[in-house]
Amino acid sequence: MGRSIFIQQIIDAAKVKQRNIVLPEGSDERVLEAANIINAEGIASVTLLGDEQKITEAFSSKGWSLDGIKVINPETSDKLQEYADTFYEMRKAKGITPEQALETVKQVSYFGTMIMNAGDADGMVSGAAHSTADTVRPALQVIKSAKKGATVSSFFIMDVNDKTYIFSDCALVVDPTAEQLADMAVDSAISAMAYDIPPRVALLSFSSYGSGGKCPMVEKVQEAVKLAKAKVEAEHADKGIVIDGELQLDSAIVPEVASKKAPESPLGGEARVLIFPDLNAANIGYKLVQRLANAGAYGPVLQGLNKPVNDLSRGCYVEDIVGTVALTALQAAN
Ligand SMILES: CC(C)(COP(=O)(O)OP(=O)(O)OC[C@H]1O[C@@H](n2cnc3c(N)ncnc32)[C@H](O)[C@@H]1OP(=O)(O)O)[C@@H](O)C(=O)NCCC(=O)NCCS
Ligand SMILES: CC(=O)OP(=O)(O)O
Repeated sequence: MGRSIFIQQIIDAAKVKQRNIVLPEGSDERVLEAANIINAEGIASVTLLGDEQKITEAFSSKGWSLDGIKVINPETSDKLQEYADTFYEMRKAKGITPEQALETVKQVSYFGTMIMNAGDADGMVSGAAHSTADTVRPALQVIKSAKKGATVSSFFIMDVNDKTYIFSDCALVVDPTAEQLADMAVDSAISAMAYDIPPRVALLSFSSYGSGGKCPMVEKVQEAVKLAKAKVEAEHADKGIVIDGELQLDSAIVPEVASKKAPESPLGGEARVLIFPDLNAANIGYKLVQRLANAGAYGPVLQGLNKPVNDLSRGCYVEDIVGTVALTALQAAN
């Protein structure tokens, strides 16, 4: 599958920024292939973590050049003890010992996060070979929420049938409260705008405008819609964000269906930011679209962190990694 216009534009914009992105999973063949593409096309400057000799051999066996790529082995890095000391200071109140800190930062996801924390890279993309929990936990512990106490959530950029959508939260918050759903909806609208995706947000349910009757699952989404609208009114009134719900998926994205099931919806069946009611629905939903509609799926991109650390699915393709690196480069502060 070739690149879509959307992702090529993101890649072209990333080339201008020339950010340094850490790819901790230098033992994964897809990550190495992606690193080669990113380096050869000049999309970002790459730091790969892993065994230098194995990475060098893998590159030379494919005829790829490692020129321009930095390779660090956490086990032998001269930064290891410094990072362990920093991590110990950050986490000692949680009961960690200096020895545990040293063992922890030897893990590539933690080591990459410590590089970010030290300001020696602009972004990190991991998760091709690690679960989301293993990728995201170091970021939550070390990089932390940009706003103290705020919920970090995630989104996928889904490239399907010449349209680009945001799906949230497909990776992090398992069973969001109405408040968390509302925050996700508003944060996803702001994230959408950063990538020129219209901030037309639908909070999804099995019910459209009360058609599912009185039920706690529906009421949670209805409450989230109220909270999200109030938040937009109070904090982002001038940004053109449209939020509506609760809506079934077809009422959210198919104008003819919206005209029947939710004729008053300001979205008119043209939502581009889809907020799922929980992680079951969201994770299954994005994988269905990716696999059955052959859609591009970039992410999960985290929103609300101090610095960009982003995840991947273990089922990702090389071009998903390349696209997610480009998205990460654009998230990094100027
Ligand atoms: C993200 C996740 C790993 C965090 O949970 P956890 O590992 O149990 O971590 P904890 O609850 O111990 O939290 C670790 C830290 O992160 C913080 N944290 C957890 N979730 C957070 C969130 N959504 N936003 C901000 N901070 C968060 C905690 O407050 C805690 O901070 P502290 O240790 O500095 O006090 C967990 O929510 C999870 O497993 N989510 C589902 C992942 C998944 O399987 N997704 C499907 C495939 S993509
Ligand atoms: C995002 C996601 O579902 O990740 P994984 O497929 O690795 O569980």
